[in-house]
Amino acid sequence: MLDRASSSGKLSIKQAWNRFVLSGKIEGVYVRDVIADSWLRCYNAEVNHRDGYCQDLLPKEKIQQYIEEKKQLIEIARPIMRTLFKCVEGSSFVVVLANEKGLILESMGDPDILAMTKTINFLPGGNWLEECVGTNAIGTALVSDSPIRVSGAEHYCSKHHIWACSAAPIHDSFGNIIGCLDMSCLVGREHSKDLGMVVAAVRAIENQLHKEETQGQLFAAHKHLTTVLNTISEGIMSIDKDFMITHVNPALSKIIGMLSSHMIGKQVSSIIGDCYHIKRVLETGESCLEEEVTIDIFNRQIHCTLKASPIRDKSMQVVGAVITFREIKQVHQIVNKMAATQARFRFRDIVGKSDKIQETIRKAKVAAKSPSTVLLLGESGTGKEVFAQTIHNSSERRDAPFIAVNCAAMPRELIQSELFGYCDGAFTGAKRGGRPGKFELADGGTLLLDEIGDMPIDMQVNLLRVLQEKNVVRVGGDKPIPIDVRVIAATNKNLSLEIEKGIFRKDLFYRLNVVTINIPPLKERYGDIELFVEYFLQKMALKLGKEIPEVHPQVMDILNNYHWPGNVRELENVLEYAINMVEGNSMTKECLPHYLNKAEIKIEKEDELFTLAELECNAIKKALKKFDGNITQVAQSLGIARNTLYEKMKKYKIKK
Ligand SMILES: Nc1ncnc2c1ncn2[C@@H]1O[C@H](COP(=O)(O)OP(=O)(O)OP(=O)(O)O)[C@@H](O)[C@H]1O
Repeated sequence: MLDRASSSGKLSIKQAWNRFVLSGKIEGVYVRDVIADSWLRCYNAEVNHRDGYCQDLLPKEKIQQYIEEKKQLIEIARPIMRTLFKCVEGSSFVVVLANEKGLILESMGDPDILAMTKTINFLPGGNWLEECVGTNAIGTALVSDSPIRVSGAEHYCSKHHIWACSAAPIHDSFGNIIGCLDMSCLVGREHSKDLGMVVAAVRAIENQLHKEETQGQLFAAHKHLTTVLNTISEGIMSIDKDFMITHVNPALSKIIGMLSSHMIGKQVSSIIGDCYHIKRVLETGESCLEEEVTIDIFNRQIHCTLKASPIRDKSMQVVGAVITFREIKQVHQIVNKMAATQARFRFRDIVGKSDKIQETIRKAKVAAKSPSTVLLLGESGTGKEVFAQTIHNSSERRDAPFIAVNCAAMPRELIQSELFGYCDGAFTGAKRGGRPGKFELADGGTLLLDEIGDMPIDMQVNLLRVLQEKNVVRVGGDKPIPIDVRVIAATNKNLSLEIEKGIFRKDLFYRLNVVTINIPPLKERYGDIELFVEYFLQKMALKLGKEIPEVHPQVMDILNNYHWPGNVRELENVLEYAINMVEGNSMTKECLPHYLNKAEIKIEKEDELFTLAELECNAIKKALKKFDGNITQVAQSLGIARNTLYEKMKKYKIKK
């Protein structure tokens, strides 16, 4: 159907156009404001109204780049343009898609009209901005940002007066113009619904774009969330309102030991048993903040903390829950990190080159590779804890906790709860919810029971039970909690003697005494004192911000001849004292604590008379030191047989 109103206004518009291009003035009521504004823009831009037409047609290879930029828009628009064209097919119409810069990217139409579009470059590559081709549906729709019909003499350039065009801009979800859709025909063939059809097609394009964008965002959000869920170390499960499992992350599969595909779709109770906390969340909609639970799965107990939060729909109805599980082992690793119980030492950190310490290191290396219990024997300050840490750090348990407990330092009445933990309400003053003991905290790792010889005899039987049965029962509880802990016990006591005295249980001794490592006292480590002096002075100078001092030979003599009852710890303290006393850059014997200087007097007084026995004893000691405990060399240098040397060493109680 023809639009009679517009066709009857054509003459007037033509007259108005004629006058405008001559005078630049709008005359005549038939010129719509939007057209008048456009004419003025074109007039001011000196667009050629008589011969002007689209001249800058982009070559094919250049258009491709713009087509690529608008790939998504074109893909969405193409089927909609086709539908639009189907409605007018055979009526000499062309449907055109342009970008926001007026550049035509795609066109489809009846062959006769397509041939005509070629004469004015109304085809892909043509630029239909107002400043190039004057007032036209595409260019003017883009400037006015609204749908528009431009017909006949409303076009600024006379070459386009035979055309009737309808166009509408296309927007993204932020309201930015991203393109323009146009439907054109020759004047007289247009339809009153043309513009409405174009606008409807543009809405369809915009909706589809928005849908794809939302889908893209949803997909990205889903991917993001899945990545987070898959990498998180906590076990996470979601359930629907009927307690059916809908999602399980890999960490939970690992904790439970079951593939997620075996859990999804099942009732949560069939996997982890009845759980009061989960039921409560679905029933009341209240979150469960943190509860310790034990899950029984295939005769295996998994001890973990559980948190659960409701999932609500738009109307705030509870439609499911998200439940997170964290194994107590993991909780404790964090607790341990916070408590800074970290094993620092490694074999490379152990100072000492003497045969004795090297032999100890060799044994410790073997122990590190085995899972057995280790008993470390040695005087106070010899480095038992150092070796315990080193063994842990070189074992397969190095990434799990290292917990050290000093059995002598713990109040007798607390030992049980410290080691094995306690349940809620186990005794007055007990923490709400109970507390895990050191065995649980060390689960997966190593527990050093230092000063084991000082453990009260009545506690020893409980310890033995835990070591044998590999589970602990918290004080006030009755459920055994499985533990996987490697125990290293240490003592400076002679346990055989303690057994004889009835202070230490023989059975516990045998249980602990699987791999025994003796750590030699410092006075027997020939040649190590120099190394320790160098090591500690370097460490302390750094700590105190001082220069490393030169050590006077007299100082070394004193240190080498002292008997070091406090072993490495005592030497460390002596050196710390001495470095503080240093004035200038030399550590003289005056810097040493007074009691060491007194010991030195005994060595130095040459005019003092010694008994023959004392002289003999001193000579053996000196030779042992000189030859690093090598009996053959010592015997040779003293001119006695090896057997005689042994006898004399026994007599004077000299150790190698
Ligand atoms: N071989 C070593 N290399 C470096 N430092 C050491 C070595 N042996 C001991 N130490 C240091 O000596 C001090 C005492 O060591 P440690 O606490 O391990 O001794 P211990 O035998 O466990 O003592 P105690 O019996 O009193 O518990 C620590 O400061 C430690 O760092």
